[in-house]
Amino acid sequence: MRPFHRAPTRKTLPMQGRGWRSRRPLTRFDDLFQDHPQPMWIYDLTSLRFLRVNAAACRHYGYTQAEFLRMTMHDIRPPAAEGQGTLRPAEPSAVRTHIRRDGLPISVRISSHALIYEGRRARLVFALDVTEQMTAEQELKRQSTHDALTGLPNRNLFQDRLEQAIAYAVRYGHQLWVVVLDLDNFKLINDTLGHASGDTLLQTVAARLRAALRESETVARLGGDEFILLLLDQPAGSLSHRTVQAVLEAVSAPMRVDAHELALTCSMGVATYPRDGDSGPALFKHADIALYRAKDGGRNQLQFYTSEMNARVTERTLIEGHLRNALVRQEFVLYFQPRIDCVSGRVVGLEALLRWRQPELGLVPPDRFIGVAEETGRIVEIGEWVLYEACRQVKAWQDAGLPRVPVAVNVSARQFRQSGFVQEVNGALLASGLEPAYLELELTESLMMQNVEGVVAAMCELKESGVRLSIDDFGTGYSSLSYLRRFPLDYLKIDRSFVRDMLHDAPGGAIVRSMITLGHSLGCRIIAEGVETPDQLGYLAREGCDEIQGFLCSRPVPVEMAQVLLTAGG
Ligand SMILES: Nc1nc2c(ncn2[C@@H]2O[C@@H]3COP(=O)(O)O[C@H]4[C@@H](O)[C@H](n5cnc6c(=O)[nH]c(N)nc65)O[C@@H]4COP(=O)(O)O[C@H]3[C@H]2O)c(=O)[nH]1
Repeated sequence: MRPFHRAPTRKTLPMQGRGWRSRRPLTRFDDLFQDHPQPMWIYDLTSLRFLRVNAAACRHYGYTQAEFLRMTMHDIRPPAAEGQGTLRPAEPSAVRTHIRRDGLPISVRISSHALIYEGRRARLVFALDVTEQMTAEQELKRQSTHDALTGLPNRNLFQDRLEQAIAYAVRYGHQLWVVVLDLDNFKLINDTLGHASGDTLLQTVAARLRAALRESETVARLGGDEFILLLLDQPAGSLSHRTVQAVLEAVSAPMRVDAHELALTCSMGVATYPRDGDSGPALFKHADIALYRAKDGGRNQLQFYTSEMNARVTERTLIEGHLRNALVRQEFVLYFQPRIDCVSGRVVGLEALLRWRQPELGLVPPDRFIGVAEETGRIVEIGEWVLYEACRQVKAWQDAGLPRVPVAVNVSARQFRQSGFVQEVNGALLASGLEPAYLELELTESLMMQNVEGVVAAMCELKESGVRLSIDDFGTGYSSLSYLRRFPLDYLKIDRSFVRDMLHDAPGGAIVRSMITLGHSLGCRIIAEGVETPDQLGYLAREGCDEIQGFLCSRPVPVEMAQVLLTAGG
């Protein structure tokens, strides 16, 4: 083997530093070079030709010594990595991409030293293959910025991109749009079809959303069924109908998951830069508020943020704060509204309706706080109080010799799904001494349509203990007939929106008539809610409705008044 340098001098062979100062035979260096486990080579700085290559380099790159010596550095470096065709010596410890003989790119950490080799200006190169390490680092980086299930950017990366987009928009006076998107009823699908199907569905939606947007725009997954979009440069300076349509179609186009054909809908909240905020967090927050409003307004819709929405959120936060101590401070009271038999005109039942006397807010109607209590889960303890208090009050009236009529209590979905709800009901009956037949539980149609099997089982258990059951707001929850037959119901309450409209046109009247017929065929007594006029009462009585409830007879009243009504009309 040729020695490295026929007449080595300190000046011309820089690498002969420490080890070679003793001028030991150069063959020792040859051996070291040749047998070194790390790929090494020397190349000519002018022609870039390989002048020497060690065995490790041959093994690693897949060329023979002879082949290598016919090649230049250009042959192992991809053109893209060489910039404008110039091949600069690597900086100390630079990571470069090299191509092996089999075409595989590898990442190598290069260190190189200038030297004179056989009279030519050359470089001695050490190459350490760091492909695995780089792949692992890239994967780690990807994981910290991307969502594992869908491969979309995650919240962190979205925030980065949003900040960049805002900086750009500030500079060029552009607008941009942040859209938070939530799939409607995803939880229901996930619970019904299983998590694997839920995952497939999320992946499909993610891919479709990505395809619906331009390359420069971002769609990220925030978690669960929530996605966020960053839309740029819309034509005419407003969010284009085409973009919205494309997003909607991405979600709503039918998809097959396992054997099921699904059609989804989504709710979206939009915040616009600069109108709704000039920072990432502000746009995020306001798009979220708008989304909340879209869901609150019945889902399957898009809402733009407005400053009034903020007022609602402030009110909600206020309610939530006060609600925390309401039970302990004994701020709740029950009002009662009588139900009247259409034939006898007598009071045949009472509905317990919750009222909240909040020292700062005054008398807060349930519509303002039940929703918040549902969301925060506080409805469970509030509902329990209502149940105990209603049973206690009715039993007290019975003990005082007043007419014995049942009391109806509203049950929220969250309360009903709480494990131990049946025991809670039995506990309230036991504690008050009220016979089960005098307690009615009002369940909403939407509650009953979720997890039908579980609901039917719990209802049967309640029925066995003697409690009566009714379906509230009937007609508003799209329940199918086949389901209705399975619920052990005693009463069906026609929602007041139907009663309001029934005398306005023929279809309105026909709907109520068919509800009465349907309810009777299921073996239920029919109660019409929201009866306000004698004409409405007349129509309902003629159509065979059993009981009415509404302002015509009485508004919901406090305990003392309810006692008077009961005494007079029972
Ligand atoms: N326009 C009109 N309205 C009439 C008429 N007659 C009765 N109403 C109102 O209709 C609502 C009937 O109760 P709901 O449908 O169960 O609707 C209830 C129920 O869903 C919920 N709620 C009330 N108390 C409770 C409770 O203790 N627990 C739960 N979970 N929800 C409750 O809040 C809702 C609203 O309760 P309220 O404000 O007391 O409103 C009551 C009542 O005041 C009428 O002729 N015309």
